[in-house]
Amino acid sequence: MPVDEALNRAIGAAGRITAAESVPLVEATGRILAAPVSASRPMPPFDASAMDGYALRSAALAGDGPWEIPVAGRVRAGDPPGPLPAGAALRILTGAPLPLGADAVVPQEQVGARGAGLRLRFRPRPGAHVRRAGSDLAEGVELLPAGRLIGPREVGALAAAGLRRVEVRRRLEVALLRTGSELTPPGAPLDPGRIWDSNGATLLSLLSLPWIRLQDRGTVPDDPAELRRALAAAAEGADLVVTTGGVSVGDEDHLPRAVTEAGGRILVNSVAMKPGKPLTFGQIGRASWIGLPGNPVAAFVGWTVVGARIAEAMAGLAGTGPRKAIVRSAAPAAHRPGRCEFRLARLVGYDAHGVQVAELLPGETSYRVALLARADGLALIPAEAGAVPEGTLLEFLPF
Ligand SMILES: Nc1nc2c(c(=O)[nH]1)N[C@H]1C(S)=C(S)[C@@H](COP(=O)(O)OP(=O)(O)OC[C@H]3O[C@@H](n4cnc5c(N)ncnc54)[C@H](O)[C@@H]3O)O[C@H]1N2
Ligand code: MOO
Repeated sequence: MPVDEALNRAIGAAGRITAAESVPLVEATGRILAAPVSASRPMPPFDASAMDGYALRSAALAGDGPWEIPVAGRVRAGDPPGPLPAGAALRILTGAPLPLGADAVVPQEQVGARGAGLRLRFRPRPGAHVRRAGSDLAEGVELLPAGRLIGPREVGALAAAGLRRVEVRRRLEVALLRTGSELTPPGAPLDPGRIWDSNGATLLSLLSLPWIRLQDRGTVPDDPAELRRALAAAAEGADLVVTTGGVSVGDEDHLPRAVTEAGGRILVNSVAMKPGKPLTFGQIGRASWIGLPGNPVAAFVGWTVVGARIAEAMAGLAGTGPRKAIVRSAAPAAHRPGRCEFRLARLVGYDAHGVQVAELLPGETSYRVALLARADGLALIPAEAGAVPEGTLLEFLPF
């Protein structure tokens, strides 16, 4: 199944989180906004000076300048707005409310001092150096939509709109388990024929996100009964179960069967991508299941390209996709039409137009965790493409 079709089918079948909870503003960082937020007041809330200078009424300047104007007082940021005395200017500081009756601010660099007054040579345009109330956002207008990932900029805008707490979606409950009788915890003595479980660490790291609550369900050997039990238990308390290994065609690849025997169903059982072809998607009870291939690069690419999109849709995250860039390939690359290929790539420089140039790393690398750690991103060779000539523009997913 093509990647997009697999994604659509999986996202269509997966559940959606609708429950929300209220959290203090800054703690909402990395969470997902549950409902749109609108400005309850104009932003900024009042007309204010954008400069240190003098507030005056431009229409009160008769004839041609220069004019000499008395300065009748001073307004600072934090002062309440007061009236502008007739025929006078007020000393004003940046952020101070524009006096009632004033319509312009003249920066102090543009006036000459004249005793207790000022000397002005040019007529300021009405509105000069004034930040109008609501000029950033009018009252009642949507500030942020539901589904927005809250980062420092969103937190700042919400604070400026006066919010102390934010309604965010509840976290997506994700249970992670790794399958394979060869797996040993990193650092433990390694018996012959066994390997350290790198997928566990990679995925625990990838899934350490504020909008996810991660349940580490450890490793399970390639035993059908144990896998069935482990899957059913994981699905009990999770929205999404993520597994690695056991989804290909070998004698000890028991997972799809274990899923159906645990009462689940399979919706996608092979995706036209390389690496990651055995990626499997299904449903166990009310939980969705993503079966990532065991090969570490395939598991990483499968999560990055497909798994993360499904999790984001379930969690209610809107408007994020992989951040795509365009790179130029540094050398020709072989490719047969059929599956799209995500090639590990290293950025090596820029061409004459400022486009980044990428060196595609060797293709048969599904087991090469060390190479993965030294790559800068994934270059995409489209499914329908044949061999890729040097200099081809390719989509690039930076890590
Ligand atoms: N005859 C065929 N054999 C294979 C095919 C195929 O189409 N026909 N597909 C290959 C591809 S592509 C992949 S990817 C793998 C995926 O197989 P599984 O998902 O069933 O994964 P396993 O067989 O369990 O493991 C594959 C490989 O990865 C190592 N592994 C597994 N888990 C971990 C872990 N947690 N940390 C580090 N490394 C792990 C495992 O030891 C194997 O070497 O199948 C191909 N075979
Ligand atoms: O699809 Mo398997 O995806 O790498 O080597």
